[in-house]
Amino acid sequence: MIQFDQVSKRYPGGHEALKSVSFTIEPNEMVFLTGHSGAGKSTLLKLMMVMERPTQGQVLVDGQNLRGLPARKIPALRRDIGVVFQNHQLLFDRTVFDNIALPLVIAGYQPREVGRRVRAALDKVGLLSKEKQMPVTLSGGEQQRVGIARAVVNKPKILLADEPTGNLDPELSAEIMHLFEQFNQVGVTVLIASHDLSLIARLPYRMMTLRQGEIVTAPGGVA
Ligand SMILES: Nc1ncnc2c1ncn2[C@@H]1O[C@H](COP(=O)(O)OP(=O)(O)OP(=O)(O)O)[C@@H](O)[C@H]1O
Repeated sequence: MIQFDQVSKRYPGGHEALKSVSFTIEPNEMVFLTGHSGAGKSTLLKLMMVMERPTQGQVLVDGQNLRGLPARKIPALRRDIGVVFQNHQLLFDRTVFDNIALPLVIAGYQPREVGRRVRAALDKVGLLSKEKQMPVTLSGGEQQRVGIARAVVNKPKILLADEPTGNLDPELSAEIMHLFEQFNQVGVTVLIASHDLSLIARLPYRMMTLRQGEIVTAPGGVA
């Protein structure tokens, strides 16, 4: 589902954020990506979304080689990939409903279909009763659930998360991980970048570790 083939990324200014990184993530796998701050985790996720381009090597997502992917095809690729950020990136002047509806409105869905899908996503994250609230009235864990609902509302094949439990206490973090597991159980391929070793070491999924831009461990997969 996701394949990196000797991918290197050098930023303007010369910093080499990824060095010849190769790995494969199978369809319907759930994988954790760990590594110190600055190890290259966010860069790796950005390459999958074509928010950055590799300096060398190639990235394949769902059978598409992203090298030379024309700009007009990037929105369709991004609809196949849901993304969850640590700081939620919610719009604080819109309701919970409107935040989750945004990707569907952009994609041109009819209002009736938008309502149906937004409520299905809210139901999955356990926030059906909060659709009219403003994000500021929600707890940190609830805001993160809104971010997850927005990421899955387009029914993506792939879910990427960048430090999704960064600001949450251990109990809420475990709940958020459980939500990701539930999406994985219904067929979504999940990749989660996380520092939270105490949480992810307890879970039965492959862990890939980046150190200074290089993959140092990928048990069960390609090192
Ligand atoms: N746009 C950019 N221009 C120049 N250097 C960058 C850019 N983005 C990231 N870097 C550098 O590349 C390296 C890897 O950054 P990246 O954000 O991928 O790390 P990370 O593992 O996600 O770190 P963190 O856990 O702190 O978010 C860092 O040294 C960073 O300063």
